[in-house]
Amino acid sequence: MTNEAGAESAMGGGAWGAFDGPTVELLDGARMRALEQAQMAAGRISGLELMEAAGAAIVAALSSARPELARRGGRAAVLCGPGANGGDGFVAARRLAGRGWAVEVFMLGDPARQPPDAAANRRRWEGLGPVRDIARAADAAPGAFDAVIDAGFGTGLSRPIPRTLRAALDAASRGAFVVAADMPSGWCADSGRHLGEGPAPARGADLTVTFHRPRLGHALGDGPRAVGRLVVADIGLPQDPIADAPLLFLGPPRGLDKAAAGPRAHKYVHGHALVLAGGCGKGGAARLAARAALRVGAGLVTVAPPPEALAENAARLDAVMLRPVADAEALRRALADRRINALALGMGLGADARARALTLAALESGRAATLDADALGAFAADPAPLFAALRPDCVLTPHEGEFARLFPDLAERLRAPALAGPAFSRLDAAREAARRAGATVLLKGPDTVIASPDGAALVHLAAGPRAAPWLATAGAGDVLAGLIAGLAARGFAPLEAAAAAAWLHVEAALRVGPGLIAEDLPEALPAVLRALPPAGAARAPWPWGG
Ligand SMILES: NC(=O)C1=CN([C@@H]2O[C@H](COP(=O)(O)OP(=O)(O)OC[C@H]3O[C@@H](n4cnc5c(N)ncnc54)[C@H](O)[C@@H]3O)[C@@H](O)[C@H]2O)[C@@H](O)CC1
Ligand SMILES: [K+]
Repeated sequence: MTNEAGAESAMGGGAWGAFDGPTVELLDGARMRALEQAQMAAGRISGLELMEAAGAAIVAALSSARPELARRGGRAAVLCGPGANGGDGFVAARRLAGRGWAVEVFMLGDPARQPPDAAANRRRWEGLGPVRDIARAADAAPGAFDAVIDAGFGTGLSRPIPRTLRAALDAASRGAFVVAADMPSGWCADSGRHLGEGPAPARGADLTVTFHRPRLGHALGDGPRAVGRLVVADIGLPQDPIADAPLLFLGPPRGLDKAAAGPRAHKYVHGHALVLAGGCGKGGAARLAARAALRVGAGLVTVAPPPEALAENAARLDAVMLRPVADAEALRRALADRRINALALGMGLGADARARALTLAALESGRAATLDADALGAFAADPAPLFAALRPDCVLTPHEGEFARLFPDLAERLRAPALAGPAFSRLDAAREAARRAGATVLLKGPDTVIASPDGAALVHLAAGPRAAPWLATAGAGDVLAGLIAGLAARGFAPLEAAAAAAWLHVEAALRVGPGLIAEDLPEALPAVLRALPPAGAARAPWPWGG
C-alpha cells in the first residue's frame, strides 16, 4: 500500500514541469476510470482484481488505524451502494469476516442491476452471510458497531444520495469509526462539494481509503473535512506520470534558497520589485507586500506611493526604497529603469480611475505583475480592458469576494447548491478564470487553487496538520501578493512563484501560530527559509492528517 509515506516519485510529480518540488497528482473520476479501463483493455489487470485490491486496502487501513479492533475482531456494518463502490464494500465485508469480525452487510439498490464485478462479490459474500436492505441499518442502536464501511457511492455519484442511505450512515455511525471507500457518500469526488440542498452533514468519515492517487474532491471544497484521514492505496495500476493532471504540492519548489545564485551575486541578480502604494493613511498594505518581497529574496524593493504620501512612507521604511509615482505617466518614467522586473499592485490603491490607469500602464510595461485587491476591484464594472491587457506572466490573487466581482457567473456556479455530479469545482472556476483573463489566477482559500491560461493547475491544501486558520487576518493577502512579486523578481515563473508563495505563506503562519498578525509573516520568513530542506526534496506533513 502506498500512503502518506509513499515515495515522491511514486506519486507522480511535475507533469506540467511547472513545479519543481514534491507533488501528488489529483485525479477526477473520469481520469481514474480511463486509467482503469486502459489497463483492463490491455489485459494487464481485471476489474475483479482491482476491486479485490480496493477492498483489501480498506481492511488493511482500518486494521492499522484500529489495531485493538483488528486483534480481537470488532463489529462492522458495511453499507454497499448499487455500483462498483458497493463492490469494494462486499470485498471488505468478506475479508473482515475472514479476520474474525462480526460483519453485517446492508445494500442500497437492486441486486439484479449491479455491475458484474460488484455482483460477483455480492454473491461471494452471500456464501458467508445475508445482505440486508439498507433501511434496516437505520434501526441500529448507538454503539451497535465498532466500525462502519461507507461503500455507498464513490466516483460515480451523480445526484444527492437517497435518504435511506443517509439515515443508515447516520444511525450506524453513532459510536463507530467510519471508513469511506474512495469518498464519503454524498460528497462529489471531483469537487469536494456535498450534493444536495442545504449544508453538508457534520459527520463525514474518520478515514478514507482511496485508490492509486487522491481525487480532486479530497483536496477541494468541503472534501478535506469530509474525508478525515486519507490513505492512498496502490491497487496495481502503473505508476507512470499522468499527463496534465492537476498537482497538489506537498513541499516547496527547489531553488527557493537565494544562495543558489552564488555567494558573490550582485543585488540586481535577485531582481527589483516595485510595489504601488495608496495615498495618505493607505500605505500599510503596500508596505507589508514590499517587506514580504524583500524577505523572500528580491534584491531590491521599491514602494511607490503618490507624492503626498511620501513622508508617511519615508517614516516607515528603511531597507525598502521609496519613489513617488503620481500617475500612469510617472509610472512609465519609473519603469524606464529596466532593472525593475516585477510589479505588485492593488493593495490599498483605491478601486478608482487612477488605479485603472496605473494598472493598465503596469501591464503595458511587460513586467511580471501581481494584481491584488483594488487592481482587480477597479475593473469590476468592466473587466474587458483588464483581460485584454493581462499576459500569462501576470498573477491575479483574488479572494472569493474579489473573484466574484471579476467573474460573477463562475462565483454563482460555486455558490449555487450542487445538485448533480461532477459538480463545478473551485479548480474549474480558477481554470476558466485564468483562460478568460489570459493570466495566472490564484484563488485563495484553505484549498488554494492556482491555474494558468494553458490549463495547468496546482492546489495547495492548508488542512490537517497544515491548517492555519489564524492566517485569515487583515493584511495577510497583501503579504501573499508581495511574496509572489518578490519571487517573480527573482525569476520564478508565474505558476511556480504563486505556488511557492502559497506554501511559504502557510509555513510562516504555522511557525508563528495563533495570535499572528500580518506583520509577523515576513518576519517569520528567515526561519522558514533557513529550515528549507536541501534541494526542496522533503515534503511537508500530509495535509489529510495521519
Ligand atoms: N474497476 C473499477 O472500475 C474499480 C472501481 N472502484 C470503485 O468503484 C467506484 C466507482 O464505481 P461506479 O462507477 O460504479 O460508481 P458508484 O459506485 O460511485 O455509483 C454507482 C452508480 O450509481 C448511480 N448513482 C449515482 N448517484 C446516485 C444516487 N445519488 N442515487 C442512486 N444512484 C446513483 C450511477 O449510475 C453510478 O454509476 C469507485 O469510487 C471505486 O470505489 C474500485 O473497485 C477499483 C476498481
Ligand atoms: K463511499
